[in-house]
Amino acid sequence: MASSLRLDDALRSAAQAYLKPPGFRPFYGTAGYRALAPLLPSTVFRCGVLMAVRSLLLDAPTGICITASHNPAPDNGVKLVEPTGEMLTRSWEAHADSLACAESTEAFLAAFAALLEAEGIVLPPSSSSQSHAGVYIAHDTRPSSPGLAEAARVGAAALGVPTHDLGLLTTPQLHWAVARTAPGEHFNEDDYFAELAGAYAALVSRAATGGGAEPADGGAEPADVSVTGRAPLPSTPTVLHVDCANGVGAPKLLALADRCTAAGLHLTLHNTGEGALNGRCGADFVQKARLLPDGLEGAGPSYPCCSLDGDADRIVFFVPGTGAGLTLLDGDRIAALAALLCADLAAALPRGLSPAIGVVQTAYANGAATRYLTEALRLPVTVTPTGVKHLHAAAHAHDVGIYFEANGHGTVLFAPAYLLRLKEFVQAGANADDEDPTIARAVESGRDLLALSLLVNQTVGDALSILLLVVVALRRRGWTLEDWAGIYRDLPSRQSVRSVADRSVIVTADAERRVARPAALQPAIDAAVAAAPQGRAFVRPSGTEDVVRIYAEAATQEDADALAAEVSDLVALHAGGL
Ligand SMILES: CC(=O)N[C@H]1[C@@H](OP(=O)(O)O)O[C@H](CO)[C@@H](O)[C@@H]1O
Ligand SMILES: [Mg+2]
Repeated sequence: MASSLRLDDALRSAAQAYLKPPGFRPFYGTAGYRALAPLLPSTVFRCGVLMAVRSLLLDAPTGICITASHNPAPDNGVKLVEPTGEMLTRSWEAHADSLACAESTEAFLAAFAALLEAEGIVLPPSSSSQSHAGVYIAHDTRPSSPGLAEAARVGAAALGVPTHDLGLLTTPQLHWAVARTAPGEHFNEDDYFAELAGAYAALVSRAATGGGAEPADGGAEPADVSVTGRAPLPSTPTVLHVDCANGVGAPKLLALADRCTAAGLHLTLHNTGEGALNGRCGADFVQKARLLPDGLEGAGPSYPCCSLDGDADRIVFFVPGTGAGLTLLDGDRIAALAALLCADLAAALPRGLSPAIGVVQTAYANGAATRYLTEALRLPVTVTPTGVKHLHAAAHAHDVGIYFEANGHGTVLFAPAYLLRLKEFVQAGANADDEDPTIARAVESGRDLLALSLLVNQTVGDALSILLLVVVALRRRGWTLEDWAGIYRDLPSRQSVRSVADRSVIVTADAERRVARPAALQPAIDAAVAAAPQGRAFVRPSGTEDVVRIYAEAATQEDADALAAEVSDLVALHAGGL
């Protein structure tokens, strides 16, 4: 009793230093909280409290990453991580909102008590000396991030839960750290780099000795990792210009690429922090505007390029071309390439070990991509609402679940039970020391798939992992980016946004493909779509920005543009356009 009173006092006095701005109503959106940074200290402090409670309940460390990802530099945000390294479980999003939105300190304490009651939690824990509770905290490069990380620390510390400040990390590194750091150990960033680099080296070296096509550059050579200004290198898939969005991906990719020296990875990094974070650069800009990012004007028309976003959990590839536009290789195409790679690697496995592969997309996936996956590759495709929390959950249904949003956010998930079977098979093969070339090839395939499960961050989409996956896949097939672009032709599409007075008036259904409310909007969209050859369009309120998003595709770019413009006007008409 006495200690729970002390805890209440500690929480009250800590909360007094983090008062919520009056009228600010944060809500847990597509990927946590985002807003202008000065609004956020109370929200982040309360997230610190929430994740400390979650950690005490599960008796395992949780994580908090301070980032607003692809948003402009003045914004910030917070992403919350389960002990498994996955995103905060959906059922706790409402708890997060009830803490974050409490108007006063007393209201916050009442919301906190209600959370404990609802989850049947008694604080403080009975055996705290044995506790594995803790909160790992990391942040991106925004100037506001260290201050917000401190708010998270104070929140967790108010409950007596130890915090571990991991400093500057990409979002996926923090997820990886939470999942992979054993109780009582400290996260060592080198372990992360070593795991990715080791898996990459294994996959490209085996490619050179038989598992697939010869690497396009002829095999291992010294790496050339440089920043803006290096002379261009020959155009092979292992030579990439990387737009780092002026974010945290730049130093981290530099460190990773340095470890890929022996495996012949040549990266030329641009937008490494000299300009504005996500300012006319980065994965979101390139994917939505379809324009060359600032800083890459010097890249030749046929150079392979890619762009990370501000917290390096997304990546898209592109070839600049000669005109204003570029050839974009987006998340849909990464999913297709990942599926081809998995099928290539699994081809030599015995039938019983062949993985059931499935792909998860959102409504933003290009219709041509979905057709390629279902018709050419004959893979099952599931569609979920926007936000990787939805895709990630659906991908768990497969032995190998490949999920990507069109914007390049995604990963390849291996089911733990399938990995176990693979490991047993590889182990048995190694022990048997079999000379039979069919069995030797099968064992090598098993090893490759195991290496792929290490190369690809299993907790969340990771631009660094996916960069290496794409290079591995292209090298094994001996493909250029143009070869990859040729597997199907995208239907012309257009994305736009519209401001309305209150975007929450739009309620969607059927994985966001239809509008349920306002009632008159969907019939109007249907009529516009029916008039456009091969037309498809949908609208939804953004979960990260105060806008309604509009997507349209059609047989020609003009038709897609016209359909998007018409649907945008319908949104304004029926949903209170400004
Ligand atoms: C169309 C689009 O790209 N939407 C993005 C964007 O969400 P919105 O809810 O659409 O704002 O940010 C999310 C978080 O990064 C990402 O998961 C999602 O795909
Ligand atoms: Mg991001």
